[in-house]
Amino acid sequence: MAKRSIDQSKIRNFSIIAHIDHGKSTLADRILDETKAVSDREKKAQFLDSMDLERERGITIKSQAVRLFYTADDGEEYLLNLIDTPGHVDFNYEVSRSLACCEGAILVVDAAQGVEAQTVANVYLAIDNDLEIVPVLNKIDLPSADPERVKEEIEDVIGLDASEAVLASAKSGIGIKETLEAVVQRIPPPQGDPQAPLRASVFDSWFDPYRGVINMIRIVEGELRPGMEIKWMATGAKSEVTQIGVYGPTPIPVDKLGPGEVGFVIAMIKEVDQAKVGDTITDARRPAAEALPGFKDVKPTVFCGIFPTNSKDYDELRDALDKLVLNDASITYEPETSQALGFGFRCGFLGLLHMEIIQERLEREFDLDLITTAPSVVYQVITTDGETLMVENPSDLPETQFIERIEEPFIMATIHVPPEHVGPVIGLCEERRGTQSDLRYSGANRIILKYEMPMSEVVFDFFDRLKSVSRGYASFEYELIGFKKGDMVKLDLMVNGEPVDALSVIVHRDFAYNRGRMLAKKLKEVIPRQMFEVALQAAIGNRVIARETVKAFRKNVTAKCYGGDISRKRKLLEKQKEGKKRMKQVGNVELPQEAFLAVLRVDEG
Ligand SMILES: Nc1nc2c(ncn2[C@@H]2O[C@H](COP(=O)(O)OP(=O)(O)OP(=O)(O)O)[C@@H](O)[C@H]2O)c(=O)[nH]1
Repeated sequence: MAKRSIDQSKIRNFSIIAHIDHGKSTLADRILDETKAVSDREKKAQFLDSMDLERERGITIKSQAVRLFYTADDGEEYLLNLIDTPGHVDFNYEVSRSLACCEGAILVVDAAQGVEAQTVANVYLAIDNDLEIVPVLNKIDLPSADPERVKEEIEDVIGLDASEAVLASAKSGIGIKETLEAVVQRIPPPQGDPQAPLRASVFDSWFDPYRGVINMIRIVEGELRPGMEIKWMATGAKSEVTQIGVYGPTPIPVDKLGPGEVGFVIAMIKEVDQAKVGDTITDARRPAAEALPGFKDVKPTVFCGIFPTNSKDYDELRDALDKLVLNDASITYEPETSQALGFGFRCGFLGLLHMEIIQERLEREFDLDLITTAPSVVYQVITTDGETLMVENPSDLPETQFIERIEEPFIMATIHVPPEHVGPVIGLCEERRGTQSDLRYSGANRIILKYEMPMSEVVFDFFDRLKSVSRGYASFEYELIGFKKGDMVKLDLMVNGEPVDALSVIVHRDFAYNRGRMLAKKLKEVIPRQMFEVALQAAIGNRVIARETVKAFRKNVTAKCYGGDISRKRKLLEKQKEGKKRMKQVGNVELPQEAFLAVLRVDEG
């Protein structure tokens, strides 16, 4: 057990924020290398416990804090906690919780590409959390690097003083020591009274099958020791602490964590639900009067059906979901039965990206072949008997005659965009039923737009469209603002006269006709020709609004090949086989995965 006493004034807690590909991971690795001498010294203590935990944690081990020691030019040894943050709008709340555990952040900007949209929201989150920001211009080894221009951009777009930005190349190892010196000198040490009742903020949480729930925490005030009885203030759960420790980067048990320290706590509770991210841990015997600000119980906003391609895999899918939820308590799932797709689950996610990540993890880590249905938001349906239903699945929508009204979730979207791209972005927002509530300049190079928009319109490929109309320069974040009445209808799709429940979507009446036509057209493109003709119809209620036909005839893909190139032929056949895996027999027609997501692509014409 590590028993060093920690001088609070020598602690520095920080995150790295960056646009994707600007070099965050490379810089983090260099920082680990640079401080390695000390972690070697501690390795003996850490190794015994580390492996199991790391194996269990798998991919997510990255998303936590690493404790490092660094001897600075002033001759003092500093304790650095590098806290990782997810980088996407869906996880804003988690990013904010992680940043709330830091006093500073390194802002990595590619010195050739300059400031890009994606990081802006995160920088603002960091500024909201009063963090000291250390700009680092990375990739100065590139011939196209232009640090002076990028400094100006940082000042104009973000409004940060970049005169003392560190020039670095994480790849060539330039500027790493300077970055660490800047962290030590510019980022303030944590405040917090060690004598006060314990308050610790939980910023990550997962379930370890051998040890139970593990929380990553930052101590704000007071001290935490093994054997203490602790209480999670939002859920009221209580438990005795069995172990506390730090990651360096493998787990090292310690006998005490004091103000400003970051580490893990293991207590004897079995439910991740009782120890959620965002909660405050206090001393059960001497509780703090108030929890730390900002606890929010995050609720899923986007839902989709997930079905095994082969119905025999249902149990495996359930086990996989059980495991994933232990690690990510924000996912919800309930068994769902579809006439078309059989048994599966209706799953809820924080946003679209979150949904995509989980789908990918299910397929990659658990080796499952899945069919997923188009994402949907939750509608609040008031029935003619005055009942309120929360409808997460279009096929659960009651028949029209029983519906008094449908209310749909609205968001307030904030979009940052350079003036030259503002026109198309406004066009896109209005096309998606947005109402402008603000438009203002932030410096000469950036406009901030605020739009009230139906969430369902964001679910339909809004991110992709925003990216393309702004050439990648728009950044976007949103918050839910409540439900509003909408003129919504259910659009059904029929394949050879049979309605396919998993293809139903809820859309605004004004768009229903157009969406129905486009959807039938898209389906025609993605459904492979069969041995017989396939009729595709879109309908609202009993009224058919569009019809397309997939002609009979199976395509012979090898006909496209050059002469006798066998290896190329084989590749194509293998590709076709791969594609086949994600097919679902619906009635006597084989539908590919793309058919279920076709509604997301209707705007592409
Ligand atoms: N030339 C050059 N390339 C670099 C430098 N730092 C990182 N790269 C390269 O840039 C690419 C992205 O680097 P990452 O460290 O993965 O970037 P990231 O921001 O962590 O990206 P994500 O993990 O996708 O968010 C990689 O190909 C790196 O090798 C640098 O200083 N110079």
